[in-house]
Amino acid sequence: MRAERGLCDVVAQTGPVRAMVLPSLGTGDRLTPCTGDWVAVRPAGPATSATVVEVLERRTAVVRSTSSRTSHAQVLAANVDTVAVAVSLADPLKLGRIERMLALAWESGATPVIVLTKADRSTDPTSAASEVAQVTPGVEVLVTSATTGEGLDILTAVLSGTVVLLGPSGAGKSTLGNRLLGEDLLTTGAVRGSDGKGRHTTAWRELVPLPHGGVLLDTPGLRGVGLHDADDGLEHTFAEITELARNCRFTDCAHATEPGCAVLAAVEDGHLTRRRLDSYHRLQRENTYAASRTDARLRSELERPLKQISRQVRALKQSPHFKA
Ligand SMILES: Nc1nc2c(ncn2[C@@H]2O[C@H](COP(=O)(O)OP(=O)(O)OP(=O)(O)O)[C@@H](O)[C@H]2O)c(=O)[nH]1
Ligand SMILES: [Zn+2]
Repeated sequence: MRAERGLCDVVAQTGPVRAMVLPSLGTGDRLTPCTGDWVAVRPAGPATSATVVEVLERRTAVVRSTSSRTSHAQVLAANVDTVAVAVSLADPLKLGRIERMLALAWESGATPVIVLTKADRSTDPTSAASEVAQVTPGVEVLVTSATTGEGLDILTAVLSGTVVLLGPSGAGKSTLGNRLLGEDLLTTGAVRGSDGKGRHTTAWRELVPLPHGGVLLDTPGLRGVGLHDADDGLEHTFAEITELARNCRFTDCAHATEPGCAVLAAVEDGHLTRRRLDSYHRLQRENTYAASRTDARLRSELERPLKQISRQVRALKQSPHFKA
């Protein structure tokens, strides 16, 4: 239900359990339990305490790239079914940010849905929704307001299984979550008057059961979401570009200057906006860069053992038993 610095709140068949994570589990992203994980625990002393001995394989995982040196990928949530991307209508729409969040959401393997919040603060929520829908092909876009209750019934109907709310601080995730829960379980905070930014009031990620079934995971506002190994996510996010690219002359067309590029042709004839293609290129570049960084890290981690092996092979070849 919650994982934090080596301690997890786990629900076992016997009830809630506080579980320590074995240091021997290691620190890799797959080895460190996160909220939503299924774990194997071993009882330790009193009935309510245990030790996490294993993190089971994840069905889906919301992963973002971080700039920290120790871990390049951070799992924000595991085994979620629906990723609800919260976008506030109180602020001007940032389409690039929505596309970025959506790539992350698709890449997780879960079903994304766009939840436009604070409709009461927008003069024209309907046209905002259609503007967003144009850059989110295949994704449901819902207009909601926690204040007036608009759209909450549809939202409840759309959300299923384990739901994670993702979005920047102040987007209204916790407020919306509380409406869905029917009580104020999640901490909310007023946005700063000076710049309209949120204050990062949600500190941890915790699963809370929803009254109509399923569980909700409120996440702290994301300051930055870097893409990590998100090829699939980008393909889905830019579905119409993926589709157009099938008709490019070259199969490895980068849609930059190539002759016979169907994507560039679509920009020329107005079927695709330049902004959309630019955004696609920007996110692709970032994704490739993140992937090459991961490659470099893997290479440097493998270097030492590989050198050791080749030293041993050399020694072995020199040994008198080698020919025999
Ligand atoms: N007018 C209006 N304000 C809202 C609505 N939903 C949330 N707010 C306000 O927006 C502010 C931020 O809401 P939160 O729910 O704390 O935002 P959050 O996304 O959870 O923020 P973090 O926990 O920091 O990530 C609060 O002052 C809320 O009262 C809404 O539907 N309409
Ligand atoms: Zn092309």
